[in-house]
Amino acid sequence: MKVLVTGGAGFIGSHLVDKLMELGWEVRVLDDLSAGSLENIRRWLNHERFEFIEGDMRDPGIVEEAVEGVDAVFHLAANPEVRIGSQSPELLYETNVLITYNLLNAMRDSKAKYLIFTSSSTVYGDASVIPTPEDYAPLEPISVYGGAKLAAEALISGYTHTFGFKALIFRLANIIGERSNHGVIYDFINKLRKNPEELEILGDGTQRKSYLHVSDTVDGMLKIFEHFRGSDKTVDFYNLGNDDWITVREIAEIVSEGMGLEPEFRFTGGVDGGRGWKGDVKFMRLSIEKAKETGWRPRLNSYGAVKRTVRELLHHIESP
Ligand SMILES: O=c1ccn([C@@H]2O[C@H](COP(=O)(O)OP(=O)(O)O[C@H]3O[C@H](CO)[C@H](O)[C@H](O)[C@H]3O)[C@@H](O)[C@H]2O)c(=O)[nH]1
Repeated sequence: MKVLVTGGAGFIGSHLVDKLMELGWEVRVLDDLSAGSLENIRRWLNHERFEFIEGDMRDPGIVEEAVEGVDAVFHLAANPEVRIGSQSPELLYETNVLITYNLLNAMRDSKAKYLIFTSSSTVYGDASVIPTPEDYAPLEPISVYGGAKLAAEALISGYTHTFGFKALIFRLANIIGERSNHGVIYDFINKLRKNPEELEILGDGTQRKSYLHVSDTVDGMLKIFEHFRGSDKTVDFYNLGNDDWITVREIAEIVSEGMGLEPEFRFTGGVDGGRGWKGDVKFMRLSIEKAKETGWRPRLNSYGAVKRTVRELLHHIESP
Protein backbone atom coordinates (compact mmCIF):
# COMPACT_ATOMS: atom_id res chain seq x y z
CA MET A 1 0.00 0.00 0.00
CA LYS A 2 1.31 3.45 -0.93
CA VAL A 3 0.14 6.27 1.30
CA LEU A 4 0.46 10.01 1.69
CA VAL A 5 0.77 11.39 5.22
CA THR A 6 0.05 15.13 5.33
CA GLY A 7 1.70 16.68 8.36
CA GLY A 8 3.96 13.63 8.49
CA ALA A 9 6.87 15.59 9.96
CA GLY A 10 4.69 16.79 12.84
CA PHE A 11 4.00 15.34 16.26
CA ILE A 12 1.36 12.66 15.62
CA GLY A 13 2.21 12.39 11.91
CA SER A 14 5.84 11.42 12.47
CA HIS A 15 4.86 8.67 14.93
CA LEU A 16 2.40 7.36 12.34
CA VAL A 17 5.16 7.45 9.69
CA ASP A 18 7.49 5.44 11.98
CA LYS A 19 4.84 2.76 12.36
CA LEU A 20 3.92 2.63 8.65
CA MET A 21 7.59 2.37 7.64
CA GLU A 22 8.17 -0.39 10.21
CA LEU A 23 5.18 -2.24 8.70
CA GLY A 24 6.77 -2.06 5.23
CA TRP A 25 4.39 0.46 3.60
CA GLU A 26 5.44 2.97 0.94
CA VAL A 27 5.17 6.39 2.56
CA ARG A 28 5.16 9.91 1.12
CA VAL A 29 5.09 12.86 3.50
CA LEU A 30 3.80 16.33 2.64
CA ASP A 31 4.68 18.93 5.28
CA ASP A 32 5.44 22.66 5.24
CA LEU A 33 7.65 22.30 8.34
CA SER A 34 5.78 25.17 10.04
CA ALA A 35 5.30 23.14 13.23
CA GLY A 36 6.84 19.83 12.22
CA SER A 37 10.53 19.22 11.83
CA LEU A 38 12.83 17.20 9.58
CA GLU A 39 14.40 15.87 12.80
CA ASN A 40 11.20 13.87 13.42
CA ILE A 41 11.58 11.93 10.15
CA ARG A 42 15.35 12.07 9.66
CA ARG A 43 15.77 8.31 10.05
CA TRP A 44 13.66 7.68 6.93
CA LEU A 45 14.89 10.43 4.59
CA ASN A 46 17.17 8.18 2.53
CA HIS A 47 14.96 5.10 2.66
CA GLU A 48 13.83 3.71 -0.70
CA ARG A 49 10.19 3.36 0.45
CA PHE A 50 10.10 6.96 1.72
CA GLU A 51 9.57 10.27 -0.03
CA PHE A 52 9.38 13.78 1.40
CA ILE A 53 7.71 16.79 -0.23
CA GLU A 54 8.08 20.15 1.48
CA GLY A 55 5.07 22.27 0.62
CA ASP A 56 2.13 24.30 1.84
CA MET A 57 -1.27 22.68 1.29
CA ARG A 58 -2.89 26.06 0.67
CA ASP A 59 -1.36 25.66 -2.81
CA PRO A 60 -3.66 23.24 -4.73
CA GLY A 61 -0.85 22.35 -7.19
CA ILE A 62 1.38 20.99 -4.41
CA VAL A 63 -1.50 18.91 -3.05
CA GLU A 64 -2.25 17.40 -6.48
CA GLU A 65 1.41 16.46 -6.88
CA ALA A 66 1.45 14.82 -3.44
CA VAL A 67 -1.74 12.78 -3.99
CA GLU A 68 -0.57 11.43 -7.36
CA GLY A 69 -0.26 7.62 -7.31
CA VAL A 70 -1.20 6.90 -3.67
CA ASP A 71 -3.89 4.44 -2.48
CA ALA A 72 -4.75 6.26 0.74
CA VAL A 73 -4.20 9.61 2.43
CA PHE A 74 -3.71 10.10 6.17
CA HIS A 75 -4.57 13.79 6.59
CA LEU A 76 -2.94 15.09 9.76
CA ALA A 77 -1.69 18.49 8.58
CA ALA A 78 -3.40 21.18 10.67
CA ASN A 79 -2.82 24.05 13.01
CA PRO A 80 -3.76 22.38 16.34
CA GLU A 81 -3.91 25.50 18.57
CA VAL A 82 -7.43 25.96 19.94
CA ARG A 83 -6.32 29.08 21.80
CA ILE A 84 -5.50 31.20 18.70
CA GLY A 85 -9.13 31.13 17.53
CA SER A 86 -10.10 34.52 18.93
CA GLN A 87 -7.04 36.29 17.41
CA SER A 88 -6.57 34.41 14.11
CA PRO A 89 -9.77 32.72 12.94
CA GLU A 90 -8.65 33.04 9.30
CA LEU A 91 -5.50 31.05 10.03
CA LEU A 92 -7.54 28.21 11.56
CA TYR A 93 -9.89 28.28 8.58
CA GLU A 94 -7.04 28.06 6.08
CA THR A 95 -5.02 25.42 7.91
CA ASN A 96 -7.99 23.17 8.73
CA VAL A 97 -10.79 23.80 6.21
CA LEU A 98 -9.15 25.21 3.06
CA ILE A 99 -6.33 22.65 2.97
CA THR A 100 -8.86 19.83 3.46
CA TYR A 101 -10.89 21.22 0.56
CA ASN A 102 -7.74 21.29 -1.61
CA LEU A 103 -7.02 17.71 -0.63
CA LEU A 104 -10.56 16.55 -1.44
CA ASN A 105 -10.39 18.19 -4.87
CA ALA A 106 -7.07 16.49 -5.55
CA MET A 107 -8.49 13.14 -4.41
CA ARG A 108 -11.58 13.27 -6.65
CA ASP A 109 -9.42 12.88 -9.73
CA SER A 110 -6.96 10.41 -8.22
CA LYS A 111 -6.84 6.67 -7.62
CA ALA A 112 -6.80 7.15 -3.82
CA LYS A 113 -9.60 5.10 -2.25
CA TYR A 114 -9.32 6.10 1.41
CA LEU A 115 -9.00 9.29 3.43
CA ILE A 116 -8.16 9.02 7.12
CA PHE A 117 -8.70 12.34 8.91
CA THR A 118 -7.73 13.45 12.42
CA SER A 119 -10.62 15.52 13.69
CA SER A 120 -10.99 16.54 17.30
CA SER A 121 -13.03 16.16 20.48
CA THR A 122 -13.66 19.91 20.17
CA VAL A 123 -16.44 19.28 17.59
CA TYR A 124 -18.65 18.27 20.57
CA GLY A 125 -18.25 21.64 22.36
CA ASP A 126 -19.50 21.61 25.96
CA ALA A 127 -21.20 18.21 25.62
CA SER A 128 -24.01 17.48 28.08
CA VAL A 129 -23.36 13.73 27.87
CA ILE A 130 -20.04 12.45 29.27
CA PRO A 131 -18.50 10.10 28.20
CA THR A 132 -19.54 11.57 24.84
CA PRO A 133 -20.40 9.04 22.12
CA GLU A 134 -19.87 9.56 18.37
CA ASP A 135 -23.62 10.01 17.75
CA TYR A 136 -23.96 12.82 20.32
CA ALA A 137 -26.02 15.75 19.03
CA PRO A 138 -26.24 18.60 18.45
CA LEU A 139 -22.63 19.19 17.49
CA GLU A 140 -22.04 22.72 18.75
CA PRO A 141 -18.32 23.59 18.80
CA ILE A 142 -17.44 26.48 21.14
CA SER A 143 -14.12 27.35 19.44
CA VAL A 144 -13.25 28.43 15.89
CA TYR A 145 -10.85 25.49 15.84
CA GLY A 146 -13.65 23.02 16.69
CA GLY A 147 -15.88 24.68 14.09
CA ALA A 148 -13.15 24.35 11.47
CA LYS A 149 -12.68 20.65 12.26
CA LEU A 150 -16.43 20.07 12.01
CA ALA A 151 -16.56 21.96 8.68
CA ALA A 152 -13.74 19.74 7.40
CA GLU A 153 -15.65 16.62 8.54
CA ALA A 154 -18.76 17.82 6.68
CA LEU A 155 -16.84 18.48 3.46
CA ILE A 156 -15.23 15.07 3.68
CA SER A 157 -18.61 13.39 4.07
CA GLY A 158 -20.05 15.27 1.08
CA TYR A 159 -17.09 14.58 -1.17
CA THR A 160 -16.83 10.87 -0.37
CA HIS A 161 -20.53 10.28 -1.09
CA THR A 162 -20.31 12.30 -4.32
CA PHE A 163 -16.98 11.17 -5.73
CA GLY A 164 -16.71 7.52 -4.73
CA PHE A 165 -14.02 7.23 -2.09
CA LYS A 166 -14.22 6.38 1.60
CA ALA A 167 -13.28 8.28 4.74
CA LEU A 168 -12.45 7.33 8.29
CA ILE A 169 -12.71 10.22 10.74
CA PHE A 170 -11.04 10.15 14.17
CA ARG A 171 -12.18 12.53 16.88
CA LEU A 172 -9.14 12.71 19.08
CA ALA A 173 -8.95 13.53 22.78
CA ASN A 174 -5.83 15.42 23.97
CA ILE A 175 -2.90 13.56 22.41
CA ILE A 176 0.43 13.78 24.22
CA GLY A 177 3.90 12.24 24.04
CA GLU A 178 7.41 12.54 22.66
CA ARG A 179 7.95 15.22 19.95
CA SER A 180 4.89 17.26 21.02
CA ASN A 181 5.85 20.91 20.85
CA HIS A 182 2.75 22.55 22.20
CA GLY A 183 0.09 21.93 24.84
CA VAL A 184 -0.19 21.99 28.58
CA ILE A 185 2.72 19.66 29.51
CA TYR A 186 5.13 21.34 27.10
CA ASP A 187 4.03 24.78 28.40
CA PHE A 188 4.40 23.82 32.07
CA ILE A 189 7.91 22.41 31.53
CA ASN A 190 9.01 25.58 29.76
CA LYS A 191 7.45 27.86 32.38
CA LEU A 192 9.16 25.94 35.19
CA ARG A 193 12.52 26.03 33.45
CA LYS A 194 12.24 29.82 33.32
CA ASN A 195 11.00 30.13 36.89
CA PRO A 196 11.23 27.02 39.13
CA GLU A 197 9.65 28.89 42.07
CA GLU A 198 6.23 29.61 40.57
CA LEU A 199 3.96 28.01 37.96
CA GLU A 200 1.30 30.06 36.21
CA ILE A 201 -1.77 27.93 35.44
CA LEU A 202 -4.25 29.34 32.93
CA GLY A 203 -7.85 29.17 34.14
CA ASP A 204 -8.79 27.78 37.56
CA GLY A 205 -7.00 24.43 37.18
CA THR A 206 -10.20 22.39 37.38
CA GLN A 207 -10.37 21.85 33.59
CA ARG A 208 -10.66 18.06 33.36
CA LYS A 209 -9.92 16.17 30.16
CA SER A 210 -8.89 12.81 28.80
CA TYR A 211 -5.31 12.40 27.55
CA LEU A 212 -4.08 9.65 25.23
CA HIS A 213 -0.46 8.77 24.54
CA VAL A 214 0.59 9.12 20.90
CA SER A 215 1.69 5.45 20.73
CA ASP A 216 -1.84 4.33 21.68
CA THR A 217 -3.28 6.85 19.21
CA VAL A 218 -1.30 5.52 16.24
CA ASP A 219 -2.07 1.90 17.19
CA GLY A 220 -5.77 2.76 17.34
CA MET A 221 -5.74 4.55 13.99
CA LEU A 222 -4.16 1.59 12.20
CA LYS A 223 -6.24 -1.07 13.93
CA ILE A 224 -9.48 0.77 13.15
CA PHE A 225 -8.37 1.48 9.55
CA GLU A 226 -7.96 -2.29 9.03
CA HIS A 227 -11.44 -2.82 10.42
CA PHE A 228 -12.89 0.02 8.29
CA ARG A 229 -11.41 -1.41 5.07
CA GLY A 230 -13.46 -4.55 5.67
CA SER A 231 -16.71 -2.63 6.25
CA ASP A 232 -19.16 -1.27 3.69
CA LYS A 233 -19.38 2.22 5.25
CA THR A 234 -18.60 5.26 3.07
CA VAL A 235 -17.77 7.42 6.09
CA ASP A 236 -17.29 6.34 9.68
CA PHE A 237 -16.45 8.19 12.91
CA TYR A 238 -14.42 6.96 15.86
CA ASN A 239 -13.51 8.67 19.11
CA LEU A 240 -9.99 7.92 20.35
CA GLY A 241 -9.31 8.79 23.96
CA ASN A 242 -9.19 7.27 27.42
CA ASP A 243 -11.63 5.98 29.99
CA ASP A 244 -10.27 8.29 32.68
CA TRP A 245 -9.58 12.02 32.83
CA ILE A 246 -7.32 14.33 34.73
CA THR A 247 -7.36 17.97 35.85
CA VAL A 248 -4.89 20.66 34.84
CA ARG A 249 -3.95 21.01 38.51
CA GLU A 250 -3.07 17.29 38.68
CA ILE A 251 -0.97 17.71 35.52
CA ALA A 252 0.84 20.63 37.18
CA GLU A 253 1.60 18.39 40.17
CA ILE A 254 2.92 15.54 37.98
CA VAL A 255 5.14 17.92 35.96
CA SER A 256 6.51 19.59 39.13
CA GLU A 257 7.27 16.23 40.72
CA GLY A 258 8.89 14.95 37.50
CA MET A 259 11.21 18.00 37.53
CA GLY A 260 11.94 17.61 41.27
CA LEU A 261 10.37 21.01 42.03
CA GLU A 262 7.81 22.36 44.50
CA PRO A 263 6.61 25.58 42.86
CA GLU A 264 3.89 27.87 44.09
CA PHE A 265 0.85 27.48 41.77
CA ARG A 266 -0.60 30.77 40.52
CA PHE A 267 -4.02 30.43 38.86
CA THR A 268 -4.93 33.19 36.40
CA GLY A 269 -8.65 32.51 36.87
CA GLY A 270 -9.08 32.45 33.10
CA VAL A 271 -12.26 33.31 31.24
CA ASP A 272 -15.90 32.17 31.20
CA GLY A 273 -15.86 30.28 34.51
CA GLY A 274 -12.23 29.17 34.82
CA ARG A 275 -11.40 28.17 31.23
CA GLY A 276 -7.82 28.70 30.03
CA TRP A 277 -8.99 30.78 27.08
CA LYS A 278 -12.07 31.58 25.03
CA GLY A 279 -13.29 28.28 23.53
CA ASP A 280 -11.38 26.02 25.97
CA VAL A 281 -13.68 23.04 26.63
CA LYS A 282 -13.63 22.58 30.39
CA PHE A 283 -14.75 18.98 30.72
CA MET A 284 -13.98 16.41 28.00
CA ARG A 285 -14.13 12.64 28.15
CA LEU A 286 -15.08 10.67 25.04
CA SER A 287 -16.81 7.32 24.94
CA ILE A 288 -14.31 4.89 23.38
CA GLU A 289 -16.65 1.87 23.34
CA LYS A 290 -16.93 1.88 19.54
CA ALA A 291 -13.14 1.85 19.11
CA LYS A 292 -12.82 -0.92 21.69
CA GLU A 293 -15.19 -3.11 19.67
CA THR A 294 -12.40 -3.41 17.08
CA GLY A 295 -10.13 -4.92 19.73
CA TRP A 296 -8.13 -1.72 20.39
CA ARG A 297 -7.33 -0.75 24.00
CA PRO A 298 -5.18 2.12 25.27
CA ARG A 299 -2.18 0.72 27.17
CA LEU A 300 -1.73 3.88 29.25
CA ASN A 301 -4.54 5.73 31.02
CA SER A 302 -4.57 9.55 31.16
CA TYR A 303 -2.47 9.62 34.32
CA GLY A 304 0.08 7.13 32.93
CA ALA A 305 0.23 8.98 29.59
CA VAL A 306 0.92 12.31 31.35
CA LYS A 307 3.65 10.76 33.52
CA ARG A 308 5.33 9.13 30.54
CA THR A 309 5.12 12.32 28.44
CA VAL A 310 6.78 14.36 31.19
CA ARG A 311 9.67 11.86 31.22
CA GLU A 312 9.92 11.85 27.43
CA LEU A 313 9.88 15.64 27.06
CA LEU A 314 12.38 16.17 29.90
CA HIS A 315 14.71 13.57 28.41
CA HIS A 316 14.52 15.34 25.06
CA ILE A 317 15.25 18.75 26.59
CA GLU A 318 18.23 17.37 28.55
CA SER A 319 19.71 15.42 25.60
CA PRO A 320 18.21 16.81 22.37
O1 LIG B 1 -0.08 26.99 30.15
C1 LIG B 1 -1.16 26.34 30.12
C2 LIG B 1 -1.57 25.61 29.00
C3 LIG B 1 -2.77 24.91 29.06
N1 LIG B 1 -3.54 24.94 30.16
C4 LIG B 1 -4.80 24.19 30.20
O2 LIG B 1 -4.55 22.85 29.84
C5 LIG B 1 -5.65 22.28 29.16
C6 LIG B 1 -5.16 21.58 27.91
O3 LIG B 1 -4.66 22.53 26.98
P1 LIG B 1 -3.82 22.11 25.69
O4 LIG B 1 -3.29 23.37 25.05
O5 LIG B 1 -2.83 21.07 26.07
O6 LIG B 1 -4.88 21.38 24.72
P2 LIG B 1 -6.37 21.73 24.23
O7 LIG B 1 -7.33 21.04 25.18
O8 LIG B 1 -6.58 23.18 24.00
O9 LIG B 1 -6.42 21.04 22.78
C7 LIG B 1 -5.80 19.80 22.44
O10 LIG B 1 -6.75 18.78 22.36
C8 LIG B 1 -7.82 19.02 21.46
C9 LIG B 1 -8.67 17.76 21.47
O11 LIG B 1 -9.16 17.47 22.74
C10 LIG B 1 -7.37 19.39 20.06
O12 LIG B 1 -7.22 18.27 19.23
C11 LIG B 1 -6.16 20.30 20.04
O13 LIG B 1 -5.55 20.33 18.76
C12 LIG B 1 -5.14 19.95 21.08
O14 LIG B 1 -4.15 20.99 21.14
C13 LIG B 1 -6.61 23.42 28.86
O15 LIG B 1 -7.77 23.27 29.62
C14 LIG B 1 -5.85 24.68 29.22
O16 LIG B 1 -6.66 25.68 29.76
C15 LIG B 1 -3.11 25.67 31.25
O17 LIG B 1 -3.77 25.72 32.27
N2 LIG B 1 -1.93 26.34 31.21
